[in-house]
Amino acid sequence: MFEVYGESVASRFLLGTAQYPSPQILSDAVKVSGAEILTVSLRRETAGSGGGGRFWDLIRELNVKVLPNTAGCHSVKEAVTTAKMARDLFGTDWIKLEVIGHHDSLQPDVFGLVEAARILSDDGFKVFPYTTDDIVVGERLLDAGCQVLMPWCAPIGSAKGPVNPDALRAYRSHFKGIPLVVDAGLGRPSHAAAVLELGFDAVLLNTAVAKAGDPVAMAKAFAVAIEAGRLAYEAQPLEPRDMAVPSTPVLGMAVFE
Ligand SMILES: CC(=O)[C@@H](O)[C@H](O)COP(=O)(O)O
Repeated sequence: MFEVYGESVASRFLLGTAQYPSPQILSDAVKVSGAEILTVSLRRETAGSGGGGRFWDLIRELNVKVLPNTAGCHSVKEAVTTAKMARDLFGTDWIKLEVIGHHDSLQPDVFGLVEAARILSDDGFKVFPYTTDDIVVGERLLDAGCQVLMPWCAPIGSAKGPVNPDALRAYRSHFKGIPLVVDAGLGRPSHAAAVLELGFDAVLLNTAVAKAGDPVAMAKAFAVAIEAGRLAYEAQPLEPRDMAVPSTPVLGMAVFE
């Protein structure tokens, strides 16, 4: 259970809804994942289009909280306009804010992101910013009104997993008490377990499940790994050390010469 914008969320697994082989597989994957929050792209689910309407019915039937996103937006203006349309279409003030700054890596434009986050927060939105692992940018996002931060661990869709675990560790340690969700770049359940073990509150992922050979089985595997990672974090794992430490005590044992 973690809290975000005053709401308690039981599942630490936030799931994206794009690229599944079929609506049925998406639906089954969501059910086994236990996810309570799904992110959906406004650009895909345009109001009034037949496909969008069916997709929206499916999401409604799943009885989950919708986190619309501004995927594909490359400017502040585009992101703000898309967020406002999403608020009308999905009837929520939650928005996953993406302002993409680089075509190849899909790296966020962190300057545009902070600007858009401020505009949207001032307008009453609850902003979930997709950002890098830069601590200063994170501070600026909090100043702009965000109450959650969503750093990437690798580029969207890359499936590389945490490419800079030290940066994520420092990020978690700096933002004590702030809900942190690792968003984008996770490829395997072990990656999700690793960031949960670091103390991140949740993960948001899409490609690793949707494009797996068996998306439903992979959704289940991530769900189990996320739970394991959180349990490990709460159990306070040992810190790695340079020197060997005998795990079998020798004190009081007979000495044979
Ligand atoms: C669905 C969504 O919001 C993605 O933009 C998100 O960042 C997930 O990234 P992956 O597809 O790498 O999991």
